[in-house]
Amino acid sequence: MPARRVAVIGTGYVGLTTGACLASLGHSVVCADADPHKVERLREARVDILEPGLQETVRDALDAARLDFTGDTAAAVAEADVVFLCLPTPMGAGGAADLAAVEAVAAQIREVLPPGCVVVNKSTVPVGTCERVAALLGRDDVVVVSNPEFLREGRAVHDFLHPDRIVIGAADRDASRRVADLYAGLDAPLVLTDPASAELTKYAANFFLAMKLSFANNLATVCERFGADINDVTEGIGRDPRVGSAFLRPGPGWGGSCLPKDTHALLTVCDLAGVDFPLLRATIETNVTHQQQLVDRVATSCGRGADGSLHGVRLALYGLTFKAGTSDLRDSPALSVARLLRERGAELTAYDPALCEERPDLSDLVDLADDPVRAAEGAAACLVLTEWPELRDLDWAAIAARMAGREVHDFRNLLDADRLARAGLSWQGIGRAEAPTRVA
Ligand SMILES: NC(=O)C1=CN([C@@H]2O[C@H](COP(=O)(O)OP(=O)(O)OC[C@H]3O[C@@H](n4cnc5c(N)ncnc54)[C@H](O)[C@@H]3O)[C@@H](O)[C@H]2O)C=CC1
Ligand SMILES: O=C(O)[C@H]1O[C@H](OP(=O)(O)OP(=O)(O)OC[C@H]2O[C@@H](n3ccc(=O)[nH]c3=O)[C@H](O)[C@@H]2O)[C@H](O)[C@@H](O)[C@@H]1O
Repeated sequence: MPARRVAVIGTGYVGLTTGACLASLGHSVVCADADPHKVERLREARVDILEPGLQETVRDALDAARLDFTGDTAAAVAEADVVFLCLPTPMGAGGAADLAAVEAVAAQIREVLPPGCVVVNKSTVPVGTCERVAALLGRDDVVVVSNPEFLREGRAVHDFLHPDRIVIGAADRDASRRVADLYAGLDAPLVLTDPASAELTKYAANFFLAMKLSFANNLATVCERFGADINDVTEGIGRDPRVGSAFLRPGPGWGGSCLPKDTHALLTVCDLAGVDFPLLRATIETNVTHQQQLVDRVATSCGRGADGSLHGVRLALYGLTFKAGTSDLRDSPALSVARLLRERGAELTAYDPALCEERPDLSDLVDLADDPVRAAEGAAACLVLTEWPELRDLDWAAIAARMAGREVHDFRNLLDADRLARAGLSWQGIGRAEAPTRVA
């Protein structure tokens, strides 16, 4: 496989991982970003996101002179054989994907792309975006290819280097082969297709994952009603390979920087195209109602009055990031639950192991504590919202001593109920009725 000169535009979770990993595969990579502070830090191998192995991969590639960073996008692409677009596509007006960054960069590089260069879009974008970018570039000698990314945050380097599949959508066989060759060092099945199918594959994948989670969260409620145990039920169904056991853990709703925005974006384009997709709509709505039901449960157990008010009730939240293993708070379900609790008047103190150093400003929502025991001061109940393993081993006796109430609502089924009982606390999980009641 010949080493290629690669430019990567955007050095976030996807771009930085792509750039550093492609360099580790032997390519010569220049990464560009619009944030000069980030570029400066990356040049010194300082990675500000929590991603196992990423800092080391960046440092090794910098030391081997196979990776460089610049704030100048035009300069980055000027000598490239292949240009990757790894730009944000956040939720825009009405739920559609906001393509402003992708379009801005296309306009910025159109004059400077070398002849015969391949532009690869890795951002998650609606069907037709490859064509749109090609039109903006207005270059007959440049092919635009779709190569969606499927990595998970907290496992970005691992997922990039050990992908389940690599999807490449191109109208041109030669361009498709050139992109596939970049990954020749990886042992992964290739799905070679057209751009529209590749673009849709990414949305379909995230929708399917979200659908599984909404199913699991709904099923947890059904389990509670009928005295069944969600863990046993999901194990029972998950062992059928047609179902699969992954992505069936119930929680406080699903979130993160992509599942919410991508399901909304797909729904929006379907609506615009006049395609009804009730399953997709139900998947999104289930996530909202599930969180409201969890908040109702807290209000029933420690609220004041029949209206579900939590005015003056202090609650301790454990975990704020959208899942364990990341410091990312974007669209975190923990924050959505916190907002619903605040709307009911609750006073919230939160502890999250990933936020003790970063200390983001969340002052309009929660008081951030860097000590898990202090977070429990005067709390009527504790809520576990992120599945950080270290929460299991907190000093629950010390936490109990600070609390005003006794209840722990474990919305991740993380903690050991016996251990909490020994600390004098009452554990309530999700999808696991404490006192099973069988229907006749
Ligand atoms: N975060 C994830 O786990 C995954 C994200 N994706 C998709 O990949 C795309 C990128 O996502 P992330 O890496 O999470 O985004 P991010 O927000 O972490 O990073 C985006 C980067 O692009 C830079 N940027 C923005 N506008 C720019 C411009 N005009 N010129 C140069 N740089 C610019 C920003 O400064 C930032 O460093 C999105 O479409 C997302 O849906 C796909 C798979 C996984
Ligand atoms: O397009 C993207 O950005 C990425 O989105 C997700 O990855 P990520 O956002 O890192 O998060 P996940 O690990 O998928 O978790 C999403 C949410 O589901 C929740 N979850 C996950 C699994 C589970 O069993 N139960 C559960 O509640 C998590 O806590 C989290 O809130 C997908 O898993 C990736 O394949 C995809 O590339």
